[in-house]
Amino acid sequence: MLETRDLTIRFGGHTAVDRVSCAFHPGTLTAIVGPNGAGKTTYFNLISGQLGASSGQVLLDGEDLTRMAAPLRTRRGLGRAFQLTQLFPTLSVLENVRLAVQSRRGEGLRMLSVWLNHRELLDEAMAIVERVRLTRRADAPAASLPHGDQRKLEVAMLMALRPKVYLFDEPTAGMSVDEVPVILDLIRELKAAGQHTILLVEHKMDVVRELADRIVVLHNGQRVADGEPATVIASPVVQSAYLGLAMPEAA
Ligand SMILES: Nc1ncnc2c1ncn2[C@@H]1O[C@H](COP(=O)(O)OP(=O)(O)OP(=O)(O)O)[C@@H](O)[C@H]1O
Repeated sequence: MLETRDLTIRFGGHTAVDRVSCAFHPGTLTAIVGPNGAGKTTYFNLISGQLGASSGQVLLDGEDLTRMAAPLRTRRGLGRAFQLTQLFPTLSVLENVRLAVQSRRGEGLRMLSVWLNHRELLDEAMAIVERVRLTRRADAPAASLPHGDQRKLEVAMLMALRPKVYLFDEPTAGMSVDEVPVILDLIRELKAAGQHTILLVEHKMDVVRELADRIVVLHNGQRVADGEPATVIASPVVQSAYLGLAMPEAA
């Protein structure tokens, strides 16, 4: 179980995440929604360790990760989608995924282990590349991929780490309409597997409605609503103050 307790970060005088306490259970998908600037991405950054909390705690299965650096949190099972800047742009899709598999196995980037286990690592990487439907692009340099395929590669690398917790921050942003279903299918598959805790920041309310078991609404860094999707979406406070104004895609 992932838990945040009174998690808070202040930037100067501004409290971007304000005493957010939430528990997230394996097998569930929680959508984090709220207007622009509500603190959603900052909340993710605090969970994954990209930002250090001003106060409060992040716990995974009871272990306090609050003071742990991001790479260690990744090792503990907190999976944040890679950004393109973390990929090797000139290496192929397959090689990038292979390196993520290798880092999970704790073999680092040592050349000896690269050669010893090369075949096995490549096979696992290829299976993931196939799952994200990038087979035809397996040999293409990461930097050459169109935007939608880059997002798929980010998900592939995340899957290669086999995290307990998946943090998806607008995974379909900037994707064309025909590319969106692939990413959503992948998230659906992860959810159906039943053992992962999935958090999703998403502006598209139709996606949220379909995928989420629960919605947490942030506003001004605070958790202002939390519950089963139909109830949260229908609540007058969310309709008028948050979703209606801030989420033009809301149906
Ligand atoms: N490193 C930083 N330094 C100063 N202020 C920051 C920093 N990161 C975030 N903020 C501020 O914290 C607030 C929350 O930002 P955040 O990006 O988390 O919002 P969000 O809900 O993800 O918004 P969006 O939907 O637009 O992505 C904003 O007011 C933002 O300007």
